[in-house]
Amino acid sequence: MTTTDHLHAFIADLPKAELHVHHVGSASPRIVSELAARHPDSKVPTDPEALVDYFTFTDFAHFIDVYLSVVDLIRTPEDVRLLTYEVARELARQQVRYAELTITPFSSTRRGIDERAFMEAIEDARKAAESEFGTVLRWCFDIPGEAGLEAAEETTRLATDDRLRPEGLVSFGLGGPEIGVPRPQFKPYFDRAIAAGLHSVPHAGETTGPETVWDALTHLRAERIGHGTSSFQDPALLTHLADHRIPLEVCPTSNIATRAVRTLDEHPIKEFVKAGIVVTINSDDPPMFGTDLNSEYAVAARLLNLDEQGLAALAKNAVDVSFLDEPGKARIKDEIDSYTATWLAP
Ligand SMILES: Nc1ncnc2c1ncn2[C@@H]1O[C@H](CCC(=O)c2cccc(C(=O)O)c2)[C@@H](O)[C@H]1O
Ligand SMILES: [Zn+2]
Repeated sequence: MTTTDHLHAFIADLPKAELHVHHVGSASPRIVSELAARHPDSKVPTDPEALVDYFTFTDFAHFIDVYLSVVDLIRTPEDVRLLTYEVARELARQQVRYAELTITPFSSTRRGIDERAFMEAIEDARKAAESEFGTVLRWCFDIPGEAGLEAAEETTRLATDDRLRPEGLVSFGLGGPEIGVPRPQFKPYFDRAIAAGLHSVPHAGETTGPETVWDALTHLRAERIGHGTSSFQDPALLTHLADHRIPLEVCPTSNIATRAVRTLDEHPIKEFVKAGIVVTINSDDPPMFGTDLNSEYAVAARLLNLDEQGLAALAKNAVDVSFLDEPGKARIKDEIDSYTATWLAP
């Protein structure tokens, strides 16, 4: 085995946590093609091979256009339940013990899925996944920012109404395009979500500059930043993120696929680590970007020149800055330590 193969084998069985992965963006090619076959009015290809081309993006706007065509395929609570359960199965296959899955409930309720049935579907899948696969799922409900304040209001209502809010909900996010969608307008919605006990985890600095990351920190009281890629352009921001221990949810391959960054070698992850920022590794929309969490760890190992101990530290970062309870964090970190010790034992 080459050293690289050896590291990949280590990654494959390393217990991990995933903090930035989208629900619909995790639909496997098999599920997407099955749903597309059921809905011939859709432009999504039914042939899994054709999906590879379909999931090749010219820019971020094109990615969102394609993403929404897949959202359009999810029409019933049973589709939602199956999708969620299958996403959990795939996470479990990669030894993901804990995941915070970003869900956009507005996109489903506005397409006519009953809100109560939607919540029941995700919760039913969450409980089944935990008992059958041992993978713990939690939810981040995100506002699709480009859909405007109506979407913000609806998402906030669904996340804060005690009669609707699902047990697994831990955080509140903001996704979609950043250009032309200023973050400060969402402050009142984040204030309400935070008052209801949710953590603030908006996307920022994925497709716009560091000022968007500042806005997310100042106006949305972000506790972690989704991507934060452009932060490297502002040394004061790098210092602030490091000093305040605001982690970045880095998704390297996503940034290449949406053309936010030109090549992996130009990805600023090295600058983030050098600045002392807590970095976590994530997959974002894995099948759409032709990746999975294990591949993202392999990318990180190459870009950051990590050995097994370095990879284990990266996996523990994600557990540490997750919204899992302390006993749950300790359990996964112990598992990472004993796995690594066994692997490295002579
Ligand atoms: N890399 C990413 N970076 C950012 N976001 C990402 C990424 N990957 C996936 N998303 C998801 O895309 C959604 C966008 C949905 C959206 O813009 C929209 C606009 C107008 C109408 C509707 C609708 O549903 O009717 C939806 C976000 O909410 C987010 O969860
Ligand atoms: Zn994302």
